[in-house]
Amino acid sequence: MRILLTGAAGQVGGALRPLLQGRYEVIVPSREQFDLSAPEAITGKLDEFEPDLIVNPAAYTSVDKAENEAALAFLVNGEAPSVMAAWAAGHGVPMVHFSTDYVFDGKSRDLWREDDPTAPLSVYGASKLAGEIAVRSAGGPHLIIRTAWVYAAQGANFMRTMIRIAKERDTLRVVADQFGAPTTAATIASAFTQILEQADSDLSGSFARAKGVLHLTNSGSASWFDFARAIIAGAQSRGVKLKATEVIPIATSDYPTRAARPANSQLHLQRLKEVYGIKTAVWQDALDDELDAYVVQGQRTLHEPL
Ligand SMILES: NC(=O)C1=CN([C@@H]2O[C@H](COP(=O)(O)OP(=O)(O)OC[C@H]3O[C@@H](n4cnc5c(N)ncnc54)[C@H](OP(=O)(O)O)[C@@H]3O)[C@@H](O)[C@H]2O)C=CC1
Ligand SMILES: Cc1cn([C@H]2C[C@H](O)[C@@H](COP(=O)(O)OP(=O)(O)O[C@H]3O[C@@H](C)C(=O)[C@@H](O)[C@H]3O)O2)c(=O)[nH]c1=O
Ligand SMILES: [Mg+2]
Repeated sequence: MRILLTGAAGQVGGALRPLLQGRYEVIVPSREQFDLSAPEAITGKLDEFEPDLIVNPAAYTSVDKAENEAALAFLVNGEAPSVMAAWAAGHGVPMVHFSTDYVFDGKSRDLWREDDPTAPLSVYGASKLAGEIAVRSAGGPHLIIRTAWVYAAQGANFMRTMIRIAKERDTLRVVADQFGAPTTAATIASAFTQILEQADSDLSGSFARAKGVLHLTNSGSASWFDFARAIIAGAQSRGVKLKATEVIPIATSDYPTRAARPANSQLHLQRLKEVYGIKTAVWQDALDDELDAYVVQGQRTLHEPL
């Protein structure tokens, strides 16, 4: 099987790449070779690559910046997936597309299920919803994987932001009234690889059993404040030198941002368990693994010859 993997320089793409490469033929075009902000070139590229499966974690992911760059966010997150999905459907090629908890408004206290009504609060969320709708309505075999609060030892993410700020400043103030599930890119990559292996050669059948949409996060729940506190404690206990050792809980209204975020974006994981038999690690355990990787990576960088 030949897989086209987009966004391989990102968190999820970067975690998927080595796992997929061990098992399949993987095409990983650079951003220049496969630019999602120029969707008109996509069809020709797909004709050239001739993938048997498209896996699309590439996205415009700057939530606040998107409020001022709506056209670009919709191009990358809505239009490009639409063109890919049309090609895929036309060729009977299955497509896996990644999406987000930010398609929900977060106003319910319950965990969000796959078929709950979407109502994004932000441009980013709306652009990701446009991508979901396009992939679904293209009519080919597809799986939309909604995840949330993704981080890794590398990349631009909340874990690394917290450690960086804690090295620079005396105090950290973090919102304690938005809830979700911090999720490592490694967890997503490992679960998705299991799904592919289980499907054997019948990806369409496998994706249909999930009705084309699947929630996939680490287990448990946290506020951003809970997550920040665990990051700081975990980093300190691993010997990372920090100036700020305490996290102060604040309200969303005390931390104004351009984009609004859901108050509760916890995703229900029942379908993942029932259809694929997968139970993900609780977020605290996944954080331990990622902090270990972060520290090892830091040591490697320190000892690298110039
Ligand atoms: N990060 C998060 O917290 C969450 C992410 N998601 C979704 O999961 C998926 C993976 O996210 P994640 O790995 O964290 O994202 P990243 O921001 O880490 O990576 C996104 C990737 O997309 C690439 N990309 C962006 N714009 C273009 C473009 N115009 N043409 C080609 N490639 C482009 C980036 O390239 P480059 O490296 O050159 O910038 C990067 O490789 C996305 O669909 C995202 O919406 C869902 C929930 C939470
Ligand atoms: C840096 C910082 C953020 N915050 C708040 C702002 C926000 O409400 C929350 C998270 O901040 P961030 O901007 O890092 O997170 P954000 O970019 O909103 O993260 C989202 O990214 C996209 C791509 C997704 O799909 C989502 O699932 C989610 O992971 O923490 C603080 O309270 N204090 C701080 O010092
Ligand atoms: Mg962000």
